[in-house]
Amino acid sequence: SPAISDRSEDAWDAIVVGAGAAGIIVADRLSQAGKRTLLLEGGGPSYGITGGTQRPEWLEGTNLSRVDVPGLYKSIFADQGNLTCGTLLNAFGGCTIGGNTAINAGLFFEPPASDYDLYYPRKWKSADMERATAKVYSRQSSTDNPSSDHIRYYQSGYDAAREWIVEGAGFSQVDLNRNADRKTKVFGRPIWNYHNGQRGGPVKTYLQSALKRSCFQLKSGTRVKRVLRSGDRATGVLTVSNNVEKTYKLRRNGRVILSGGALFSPQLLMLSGIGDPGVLNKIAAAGLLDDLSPSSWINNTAVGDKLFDNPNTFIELESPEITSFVHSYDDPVPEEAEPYVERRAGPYTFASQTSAFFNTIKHSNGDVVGLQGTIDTAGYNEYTSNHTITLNIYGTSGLKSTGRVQLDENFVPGPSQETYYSHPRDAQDIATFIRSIFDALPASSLTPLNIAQNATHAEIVEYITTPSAYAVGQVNHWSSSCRFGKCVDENTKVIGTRNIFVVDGSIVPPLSVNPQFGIMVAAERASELILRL
Ligand SMILES: Cc1cc2nc3c(=O)[nH]c(=O)nc-3n(C[C@H](O)[C@H](O)[C@H](O)COP(=O)(O)OP(=O)(O)OC[C@H]3O[C@@H](n4cnc5c(N)ncnc54)[C@H](O)[C@@H]3O)c2cc1C
Repeated sequence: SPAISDRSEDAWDAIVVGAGAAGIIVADRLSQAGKRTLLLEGGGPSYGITGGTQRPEWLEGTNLSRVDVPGLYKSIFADQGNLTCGTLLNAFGGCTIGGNTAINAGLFFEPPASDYDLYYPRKWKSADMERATAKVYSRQSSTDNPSSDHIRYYQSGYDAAREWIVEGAGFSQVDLNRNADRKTKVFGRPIWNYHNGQRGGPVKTYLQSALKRSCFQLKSGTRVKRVLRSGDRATGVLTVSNNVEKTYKLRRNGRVILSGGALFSPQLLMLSGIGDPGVLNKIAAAGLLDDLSPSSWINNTAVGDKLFDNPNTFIELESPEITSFVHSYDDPVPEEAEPYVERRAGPYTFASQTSAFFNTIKHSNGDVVGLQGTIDTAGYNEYTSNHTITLNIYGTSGLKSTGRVQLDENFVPGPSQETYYSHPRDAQDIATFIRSIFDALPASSLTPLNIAQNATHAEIVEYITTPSAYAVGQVNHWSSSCRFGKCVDENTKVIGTRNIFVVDGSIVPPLSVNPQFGIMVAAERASELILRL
């Protein structure tokens, strides 16, 4: 008989769906433990190392793709190439090897211990997470000074922000990861997961170790349509690749791990007959659950519920002392392109953030709400003089507004409207934060352009909750749509199933920091727990 060279004919101990921040790590750890592991990714090549070749002319002759160069981060918003999810998602996101880690800014902030102790269940408290955090640090390098010449470029916005936030508002200047537990009145340099002046992330680290193992296989360009199951047990997955459907089977004690991200994993559960019965009825009416009788649906309204994203506001600031900077995709000045190509030096080694700061608001009932500001080297939209910069203000942990993963008429997932500001306290808290830092503006040379410096608290609430180019946009820090206790159990197993797991942003509660670091730690922890089962 002919030799079977394609091991997809075999059965797998673990089928991991989605090669993003979490999926790559879980697949690496399970294959390291000797499990026959198949990692399925709907998207295609991204970084040069994955076969990605999309690049501007000035990178011709290198092995870099646009994904590798931190300074080309923002170009993704103007031209997505084939890196993003397009019509598969009602939001902006990376559908490519690396998922959103291949298109994000690479900001890499460790969550404070209090996030684990306040918002996670048993087995996930800060003491349980120390090992997982140490594992992430040992695999994934990070830096606050990425240029090989150790010069930080275009720092006039940093200097102005420091005058304002540290000298004016009294925040402490700290190394934000060495002091990860401090999230009240701290200011510091951005920290990225870059390595040697290039984009880092799990594709450059965990995926490379997995690829060396014979028990591991990555199949890109392969979308999972649904999990196949017999009752509460998954038996495999149905995929589509180049319009051809194919089944991948699990071994007897095998597991499916969904790591498609906080919008796609709930969608996939629903398309597999697991979720809110009202939604399952609609999917069935469209003929998409034909092989599952309603008696084998697993009704769970927590699938896709309590979706979170950071509500954000862009505040445009101007100062005669600032020189703005915008990276160019096609045509960087030779004095900035050459040092990058030759020795990974210059401003193309960073994605344009110059500082970040954090604060908290403590409510009388004990709730603690996290707030974050991140400052960029350029203005935005109507405010792009050579002297403007953008402050991006987020509400983070402890916010009360959440939405749902909503499927449209084509069953494409996206956020429901209540995701932002559906609870009035959130806007009050964020406005309080903005008002308090605005009080310190006179200490700096900065003038806000889109919100008046003397705006009242009520005016700020109105501004941040009224959709505009500067407010109520999607930050795409999706999380929390398959929460512990209701959607998955403490071992990340979907409640009501025997062997279907969710490990990605879906299980991570709203964090005090940008989500990638916390999602990677969650993947390390989930791998430990799954391997113990
Ligand atoms: C523009 C942008 C900038 C960001 N900047 C930062 C930042 O600087 N710092 C930070 O911490 N976070 C940032 N984030 C967020 C961060 O990247 C994400 O939170 C994180 O990558 C999510 O990880 P995940 O494992 O949940 O899924 P993802 O990284 O989203 O990966 C999911 C993968 O699964 C695949 N997939 C989904 N469904 C299927 C299916 N059915 N079949 C096959 N494959 C499937 C997708 O194609 C995708 O590749 C940013 C996000 C965006 C969009």
